[in-house]
Amino acid sequence: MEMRAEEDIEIGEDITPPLFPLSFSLNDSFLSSHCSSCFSPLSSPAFPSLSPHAPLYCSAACSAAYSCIPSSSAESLLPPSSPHSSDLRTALRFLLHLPRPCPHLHRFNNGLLTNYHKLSSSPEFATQIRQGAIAMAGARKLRNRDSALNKSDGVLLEEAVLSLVLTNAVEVQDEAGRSLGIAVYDPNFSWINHSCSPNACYRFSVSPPNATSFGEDSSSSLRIVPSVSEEDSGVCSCSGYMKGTKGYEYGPKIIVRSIKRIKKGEEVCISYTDLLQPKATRQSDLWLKYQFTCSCRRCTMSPSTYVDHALEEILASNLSSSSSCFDLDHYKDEASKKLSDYVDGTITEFLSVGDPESCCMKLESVLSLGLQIEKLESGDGKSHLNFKFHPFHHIALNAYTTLASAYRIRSSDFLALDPRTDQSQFKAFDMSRISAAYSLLLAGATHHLFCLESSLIVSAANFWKHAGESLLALARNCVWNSLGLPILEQSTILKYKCSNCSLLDIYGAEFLSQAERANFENISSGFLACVRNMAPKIWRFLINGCHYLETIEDPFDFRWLAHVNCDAEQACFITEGSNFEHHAAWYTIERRIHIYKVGIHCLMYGVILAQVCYGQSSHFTTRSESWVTLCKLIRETN
Ligand SMILES: C[S@@+](CC[C@H](N)C(=O)[O-])C[C@H]1O[C@@H](n2cnc3c(N)ncnc32)[C@H](O)[C@@H]1O
Repeated sequence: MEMRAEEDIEIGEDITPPLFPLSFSLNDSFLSSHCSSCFSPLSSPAFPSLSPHAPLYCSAACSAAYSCIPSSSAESLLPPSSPHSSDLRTALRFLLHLPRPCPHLHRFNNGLLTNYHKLSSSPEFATQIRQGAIAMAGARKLRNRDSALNKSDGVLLEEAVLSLVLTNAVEVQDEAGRSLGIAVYDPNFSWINHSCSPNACYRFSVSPPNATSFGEDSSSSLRIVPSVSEEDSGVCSCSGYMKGTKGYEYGPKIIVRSIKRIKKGEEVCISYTDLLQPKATRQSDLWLKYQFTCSCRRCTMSPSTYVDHALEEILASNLSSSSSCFDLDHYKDEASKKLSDYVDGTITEFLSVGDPESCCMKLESVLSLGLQIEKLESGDGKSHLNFKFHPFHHIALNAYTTLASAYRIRSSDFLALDPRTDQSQFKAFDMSRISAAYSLLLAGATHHLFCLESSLIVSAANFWKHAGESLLALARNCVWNSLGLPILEQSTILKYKCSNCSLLDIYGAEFLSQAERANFENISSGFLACVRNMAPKIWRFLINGCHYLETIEDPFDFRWLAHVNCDAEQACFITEGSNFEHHAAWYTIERRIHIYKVGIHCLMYGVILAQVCYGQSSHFTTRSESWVTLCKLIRETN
């Protein structure tokens, strides 16, 4: 099955109304902090149920609506600490809607695909499904006070429903991107296939029953219709489905939205994986999770697209004239694995041990110097090849995200240690400066890729907003005031309006009109021309003393990459730490204003992209403090 557009759809339009789930469950780690019914964060006092380990609710309405589900689904009788427990809970709750279930092993009677045969052909999935099904069946028998479970009893129903959950469940994420739990929706969502260059995305809306939350548009209607795919032709007709199961009227709602123009009849696709990964990583991710090989346009392009090439590009140096392409590819694969393992290991260590200084040193060292691979020459000779990440490599992008956050933590640590001394304040400023530079590099690099692969809009929105917020925080830093520079009020800054692009004018009207949203390519090119013009006025200041960033000539205009020479880049990385130079001349009122201006541009642009992906009043806009303040000021100054 697949879903197709019922009419022409413009970019940035909701194409489904908010859809309630058929079944859902919080992950174990959020059971004590989020409402089990609607997934919103709990504020005290929460509404507990009677048993101490039972779910908590945010309101009497959620408690009343939902609290009988956990006991009637038998989930409290699952063996303690069952692996994949949110999958098992979701599967058990799903069964409540099917009083006399008769699973067709391929598809349930409500039309949802189980994928049972495909999943069971993988030994890992087969074991996971079998063990989970036995645990579910045991819990159901205990609830029915049935005799003890005989393992040879049929657990086919449980196996099928668990496979259905693994095939159709989506991760419900909060605004920080944390995965709160999972939910399964009806065919209007679940029949939407995956593409690595999708034309739609989705968002969640969490609120107690009968309340409308941010980002919901009650007027939106269902603008997609099911279509029988080649694979399913002859097996079923869609009209028989859809009437099937009715789900809950509460729980996290999902809304699908267009991120490209979609023509009537065109298939609507979303992404099941991280699109900022290269083809091989996406393919193995999809195979591991769903057992299918994607054959979308982006995956079947030969040679692979520029974006996919850049996301996995490794730069090599010390090449002897005798090195053949075959040789190089072989060593590149080895180097790529080693480099990626090193960065992944460092990020994992940082997340568990939390030493931001060591993390910055290790990541910057590997980004700057790369690593050497021993190369066997004919005869007995050996030589060394040096490999490092291209600045757009997907692991390098992960490293920038971690570096931006590690430097931000280092900045707060300096202030927490000794908030009053100038030395701490300057050190904290330096850390914020580098953090802002990494955020800007991440936004610029993602934008460069987004210009060629427009489905990367969701990542671009996120990174521009972060870059804007870190630059605005830097421009507000008290170090500028302590140097005797005039204090800048935000309202004064807005007077330095941009003469080159219309971002501020657009936001005088607060939100983009439909026509502006449809034409946002023009806004994008105006924005880019503008920040390209301003970047040289702040970039050298932001990166001063950070050896890796000093190799990045410009974070908005990457034409310089065409001449990158791997040997020259690694000129002088000092592993003892960065050596910041403090020239009073660096800290000028003009520089501060430029940082403000670039910050405002980035934040505004991030919000424009977010409006396309999430709608006008998404968490992106309503929950960004800088954004809310900025909107208020713009309204007042206009
Ligand atoms: C949530 S369902 C999507 C709807 C599904 N096509 C159906 O007929 O019900 C997910 C499953 O659809 C199939 N699927 C989705 N996108 C695909 C793609 N791009 N290529 C191949 N199979 C895909 C896979 O079997 C996957 O496990």
